[in-house]
Amino acid sequence: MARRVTAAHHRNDQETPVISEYRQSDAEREPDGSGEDHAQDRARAARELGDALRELVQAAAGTEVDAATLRKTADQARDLVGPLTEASRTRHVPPTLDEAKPGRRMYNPASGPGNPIAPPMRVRVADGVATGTCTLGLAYEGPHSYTHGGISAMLVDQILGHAHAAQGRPGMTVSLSLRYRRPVPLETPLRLTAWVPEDSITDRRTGPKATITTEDEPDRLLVEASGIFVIPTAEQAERIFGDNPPPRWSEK
Ligand SMILES: CCCCCCCC(=O)SCCNC(=O)CCNC(=O)[C@H](O)C(C)(C)COP(=O)(O)OP(=O)(O)OC[C@H]1O[C@@H](n2cnc3c(N)ncnc32)[C@H](O)[C@@H]1OP(=O)(O)O
Repeated sequence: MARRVTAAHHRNDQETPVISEYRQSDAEREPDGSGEDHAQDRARAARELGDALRELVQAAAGTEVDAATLRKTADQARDLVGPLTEASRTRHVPPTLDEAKPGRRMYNPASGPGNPIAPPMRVRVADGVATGTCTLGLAYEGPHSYTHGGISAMLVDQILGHAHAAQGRPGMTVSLSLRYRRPVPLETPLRLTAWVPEDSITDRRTGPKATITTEDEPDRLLVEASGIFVIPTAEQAERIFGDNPPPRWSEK
């Protein structure tokens, strides 16, 4: 019998105490501090759309309806595209929502609440330790009822990146290694933890480590990972990103 999956499984909307990425920025506040200006409202709307599309994606990955219903829904989904593309950006232009708030990545595929393919993982950083929480639905399935290994790798890459960034400046992954010890269950609250060993830090490079466990059994390791993150030089950033490299990497 088909399993019914509800949206509640996939919305990671539990409140977490320290999430620096999506707090309202000065740039989004009204001069009088009321904070209900256009950019803030648009950010909230982007999150609402992300949530709604996540619900749709999860329903699509779990549905057992007949072909006629699938086709009708496909037509309806196509109709949704037009209005969104009336104003859109190219790959070389950052989202205006991110520009309104430095450090925000609204459409990050691992943690961006506006991106329907993101679980999204909620990230907190405290004392150099990055902690990510999320619950993955059927859209992330690899082996039956467990998470696809590539999804674990994406989430680990992101959380390692936060641990690296906590040392000073964000970097880029140059190496990523995972040991899949046990399968990562779907529809189960997960915890990712990442930190940077002192002896792995140089001027431009760190070698952070990470684990994935369930929230309920934080001592039972499902995945162990390590990475190497490098802060690109200004020249490398220019080569990669062109005339307008991200400010964090443009310092000569
Ligand atoms: C908070 C936000 C979190 C975000 C997390 C998500 C991060 C990502 O997904 S990034 C996307 C994936 N990564 C990429 O696309 C990067 C592609 N790689 C590159 O463009 C280049 O490798 C680049 C520019 C980063 C570095 O240039 P490259 O010429 O390779 O390195 P180079 O400048 O010579 O070396 C830098 C340091 O790293 C070391 N290093 C480079 N590669 C490796 C490696 N594979 N293993 C070990 N050390 C390495 C070098 O030895 C050197 O160390 P040191 O400074 O101590 O001598």
